[in-house]
Amino acid sequence: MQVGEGGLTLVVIGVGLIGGSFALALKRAAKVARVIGVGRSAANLQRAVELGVIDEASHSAAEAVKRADLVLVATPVGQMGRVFAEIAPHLPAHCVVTDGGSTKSDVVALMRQHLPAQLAHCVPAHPIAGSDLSGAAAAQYGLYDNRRIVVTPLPETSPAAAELVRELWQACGARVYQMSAGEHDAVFATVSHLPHLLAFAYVDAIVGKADAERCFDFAATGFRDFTRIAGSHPEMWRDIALANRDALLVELDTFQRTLDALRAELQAGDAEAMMQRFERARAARHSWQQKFNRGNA
Ligand SMILES: NC(=O)c1ccc[n+]([C@@H]2O[C@H](COP(=O)([O-])OP(=O)(O)OC[C@H]3O[C@@H](n4cnc5c(N)ncnc54)[C@H](O)[C@@H]3O)[C@@H](O)[C@H]2O)c1
Ligand SMILES: O=C(O)C(=O)CC1(C(=O)O)C=CC(O)C=C1
Repeated sequence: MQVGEGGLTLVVIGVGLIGGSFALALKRAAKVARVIGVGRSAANLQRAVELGVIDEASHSAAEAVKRADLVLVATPVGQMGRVFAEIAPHLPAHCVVTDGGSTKSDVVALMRQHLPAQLAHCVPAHPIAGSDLSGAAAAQYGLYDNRRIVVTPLPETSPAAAELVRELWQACGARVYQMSAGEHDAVFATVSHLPHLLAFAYVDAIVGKADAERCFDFAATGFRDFTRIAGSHPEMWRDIALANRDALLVELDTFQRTLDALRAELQAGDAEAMMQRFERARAARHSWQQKFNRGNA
């Protein structure tokens, strides 16, 4: 790939936790010569410059990408269509376009719709790392250390574009895995999107109770651990849920059946069935934690 004189210019559209942490990690690894940040909040971009997350702020994605070797779109997924449409006419011929969105079938479809001439340079991706924090101030150097990245390249994606994105994520300390967009969306509906929906719904159900304030007053560590992710960005999660609606509806139905079965066991006082269920869940959780610690600690 032909890179601009003096090193790679990265344009990050959406300078928040994900885009900002990518920029910081690549700066640390000396993989980028210049980072231009594009956003919709002037205060957030200003903060990003002050923190050294980006070297330059721009309010025009169209203008900024004219100088890009690589563009990372890290806005909520509901914004990606309009971003791709805006940058499409202005991308240099060699420029690689990737994203950090939590859903992939929708992003692939949007790339096909808005970037048909650049598909060889499109590399859809999803870093499996994050938190309930958002904005440029939440960006951190080590967010991707030893974490997984899932890439879902298109049949048209060139090996050189895929390799550049793989190499840059590896330079961030991450391990890169490949899946189809459909496989990706099914897996993350189960282990990421459903738990977020449940956490939001559970806290919202308490809000609707007459004694909500008293309940919140006495909530402690169990509540904190179960509901941390209900503190996540509402727009981001609305967009993810809508983008992955079909897979999420399947997950909700599966979960509903388990909840119904547990409710019936509770009502019947079926201690044995409940014990078996809790033991099965605890064993699965322990084994996952051990694997996660080995692979990601
Ligand atoms: N937070 C996580 O844990 C996590 C993990 C993996 C992937 N993701 C994905 O990464 C993306 C970004 O998430 P984040 O956590 O960094 O969010 P964030 O809120 O920290 O950052 C997103 C930024 O995009 C900006 N933005 C929104 N619309 C824009 C537009 N049209 N043009 C330019 N900028 C715009 C916002 O102002 C914000 O600064 C999302 O697609 C999300 O699904 C998030
Ligand atoms: O740690 C968190 O708060 C997260 O929600 C991170 C998390 C996840 O579900 O694990 C959230 C969304 C992603 O796309 C990837 C990672």
